[in-house]
Amino acid sequence: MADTDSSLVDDRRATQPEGGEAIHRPKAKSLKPLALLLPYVARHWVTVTVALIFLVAAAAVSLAIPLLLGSAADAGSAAQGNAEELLSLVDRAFLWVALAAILSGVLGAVRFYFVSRFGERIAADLRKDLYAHLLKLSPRYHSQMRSGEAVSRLTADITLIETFLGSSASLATRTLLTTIGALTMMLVVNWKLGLTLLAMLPIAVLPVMAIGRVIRTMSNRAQSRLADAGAEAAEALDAIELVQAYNREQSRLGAFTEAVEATFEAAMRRIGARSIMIVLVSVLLFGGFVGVLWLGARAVATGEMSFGDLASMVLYALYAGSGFGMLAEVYGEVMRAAGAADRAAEVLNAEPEITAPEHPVALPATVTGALEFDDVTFRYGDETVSALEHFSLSVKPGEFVALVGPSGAGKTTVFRLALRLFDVQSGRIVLDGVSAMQADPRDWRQQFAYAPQESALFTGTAAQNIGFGTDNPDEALLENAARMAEAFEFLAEKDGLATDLGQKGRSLSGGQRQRVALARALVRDAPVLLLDEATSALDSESEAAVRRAISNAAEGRTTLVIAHRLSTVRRADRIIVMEHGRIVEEGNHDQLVAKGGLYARLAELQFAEG
Ligand SMILES: Nc1ncnc2c1ncn2[C@@H]1O[C@H](COP(=O)(O)OP(=O)(O)OP(=O)(O)O)[C@@H](O)[C@H]1O
Repeated sequence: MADTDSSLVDDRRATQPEGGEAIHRPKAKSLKPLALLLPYVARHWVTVTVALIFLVAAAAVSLAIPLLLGSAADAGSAAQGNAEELLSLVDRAFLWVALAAILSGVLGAVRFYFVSRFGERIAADLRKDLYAHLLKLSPRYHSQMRSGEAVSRLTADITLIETFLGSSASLATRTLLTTIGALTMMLVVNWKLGLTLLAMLPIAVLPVMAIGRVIRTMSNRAQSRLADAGAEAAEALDAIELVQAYNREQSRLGAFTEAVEATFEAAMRRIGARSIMIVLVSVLLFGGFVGVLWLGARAVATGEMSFGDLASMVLYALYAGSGFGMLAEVYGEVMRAAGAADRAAEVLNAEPEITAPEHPVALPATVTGALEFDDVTFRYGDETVSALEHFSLSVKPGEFVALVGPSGAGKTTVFRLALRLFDVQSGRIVLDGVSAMQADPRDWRQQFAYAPQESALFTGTAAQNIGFGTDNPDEALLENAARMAEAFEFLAEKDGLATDLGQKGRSLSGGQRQRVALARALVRDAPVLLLDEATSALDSESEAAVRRAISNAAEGRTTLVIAHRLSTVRRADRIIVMEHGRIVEEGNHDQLVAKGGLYARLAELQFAEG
């Protein structure tokens, strides 16, 4: 019984959006997207079947309770005046009621266990699949997705689906069963009174549903303002150093306060509507209740109905009334879950752009590192201007090549294409005779070690960061890489390889981060090293350390460096000067300076000795 009578008396579910559901995600227009969940549901059919059996059993038992109570109440008239018999009849009848109530509780608990477990299991499976797929999708896909959206799909959307499967779906089925059951039982107990009540039902239900809709709209509005406030806070806190350095605390607080106050206003409007709802529900509930009692009492008075039947009728009316209220609530949650499933499906159905060909060509067992760009032209997405235009470059095994050029010349793009993070529109990239398009991307990328300029480090220890590119990093390997990258000494001053680098490696200096990133690249021991040198100026000691680290790293492998330092371009076997996606000059430092072209101008302005 506890299942069905909670919604109108206690408005727990209805008020849930205030606290429990701090998620604002658009709803779907139909239930179709929920089909995504079918294969997952099918995978756990045993749990589903057990949950369904207990769901139906619990509903049936709870529906029997009013009937049993009614017969308990009528026990008096059945005994026909014999006091002792009367007492034992009453005792027996109430014992049945008590047993049914206990059974209903036990069945309800078992149902709750299986249904919740089912919801949690599917949410976990779905989250894993979604994340695995997100990791496979190309950078192009991710750059088109709004920042934070992928994470919301993993967290907020799956939480909505979890609530749907682990609670709303079962609540909806259960409520539907008990409501239909209660209405049927009312007709069975007394069809006349039952029909009268059924006819009056829309008068009670429709206004409640209408106000419910208003409340949901208001609550969505409040949630979206809250999301604005959250985004504002996240952005400001992420750039806390900048905010404080520019004394912008007050102005950022202002933006947050505005969003919070707007949330408050929206919440107040919703609370107002909700107050009206409470009045309406109370009036309708008690009105209906009194109405049933009144009509029932008249029927009892005229002998059309027993007192016990009246008691059953009143309880069934309560079931039905609360059932309708609950269904209106659950409807919103179901549509929201459908919206979430739609967004999850959008990710799951996106095809990864970079895939292995049907019959990939294997790279040689020992790759020498001969890398060639053969007339490569590449455009990002819908851009009209090519980032690389007829770009041809042949790098010999072991050669050290520096790429230089003004900002936006296409240097980083060369790296991205070499790593096959994007596919070229025309031309080929060839490593040791195998073209990138013919190889399995995993096999291809295994041949490269990459150290990006923004040395992206992960929260964790130095060992975890340096060992990022390998599955089983052993200590000696990591230490060796750290030594070659000139990272060992400063780490030794802290906790060695166990040093905690802080969130995203923020507890290191710029030069130190760069050297840890270089150590990470060296652990891979790949034939080609792609290194994007940091632009930030380092003190001469760090500069020297980084220079030695790069020299060590380049030893014995093909190295391409996007160079920003004179020491690096001087060390290079060849300098490639790029502008507007093309190679405009090439040679060594002295030759290019003597030429007096773009490089000479860049060298004068850009390459400062550290
Ligand atoms: N993800 C992207 N989507 C669209 N255009 C891009 C993208 N990344 C780069 N571009 C464009 O491609 C061109 C080449 O960019 P690239 O990053 O390769 O230049 P770069 O030489 O590395 O510049 P910098 O020295 O400033 O890092 C630029 O015009 C840039 O605006």
